Amino acid sequence: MRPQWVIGNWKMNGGLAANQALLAGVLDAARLVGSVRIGVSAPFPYLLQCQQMLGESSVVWGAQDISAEIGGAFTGEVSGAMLSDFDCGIVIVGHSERRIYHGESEGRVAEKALRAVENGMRPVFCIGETQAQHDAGETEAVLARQLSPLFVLLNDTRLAMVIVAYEPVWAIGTGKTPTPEGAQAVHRFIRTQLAAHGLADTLPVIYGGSVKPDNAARFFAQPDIDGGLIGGASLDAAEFLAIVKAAQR
Ligand SMILES: O=C[C@H](O)COP(=O)(O)O
Repeated sequence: MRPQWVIGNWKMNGGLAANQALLAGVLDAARLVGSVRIGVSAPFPYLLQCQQMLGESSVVWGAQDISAEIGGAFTGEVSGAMLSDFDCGIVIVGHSERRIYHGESEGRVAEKALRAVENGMRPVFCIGETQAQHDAGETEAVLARQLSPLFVLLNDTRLAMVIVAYEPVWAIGTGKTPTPEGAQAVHRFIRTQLAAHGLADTLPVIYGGSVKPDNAARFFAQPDIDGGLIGGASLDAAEFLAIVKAAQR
């Protein structure tokens, strides 16, 4: 059976004092629910705090973006080697908020995933369709297109490091979600895409988009959903703990 993952994406939220309390809650969750793999994706300035507070625990931490470049004159960028200096184990790439607000192309997102793997991190590779694409019945075509550069750039050994996060754009921060069965069908489709690389049964494929304590268990009960990428609810220690508990198998 594949392990369940619960990864908090703090987005551009937090502060040193607030994080202290939140990370203490994450540590409690890890102590209480040892079977679930817990991750925290924090803003860059707080990676040192994550390293200091989570370093002795089973929790993995990381950033929400990584440069596709290796180093040099790229103002504002943060390289994979820099993230490695803070022992990051994961990094989100291709979140729809990066794709939409920062114009990240499908190819660029795959390059970022490659940089993550080259630096020993697991890329949390986000894919998902917009509301319009969903309504037009284009979900599978969109997901296949978003995944395809990954299959070109990463060989099968490197692909095995990836965590795929299916996040329908229309479900992010909206309170709207697909039905658990609908999400399951999409995850099943994603696994068919992974099959050519021998990874259909092993790669974690997690769901994100308005996962809350009251709906998490229904998503996590689906056979092809291996946990969640949690936005808003990861900012509340009690809600995050409840979601981690829901992921227990
Ligand atoms: O990365 C997390 C997702 O964007 C989900 O965010 P949300 O749980 O606030 O809807």
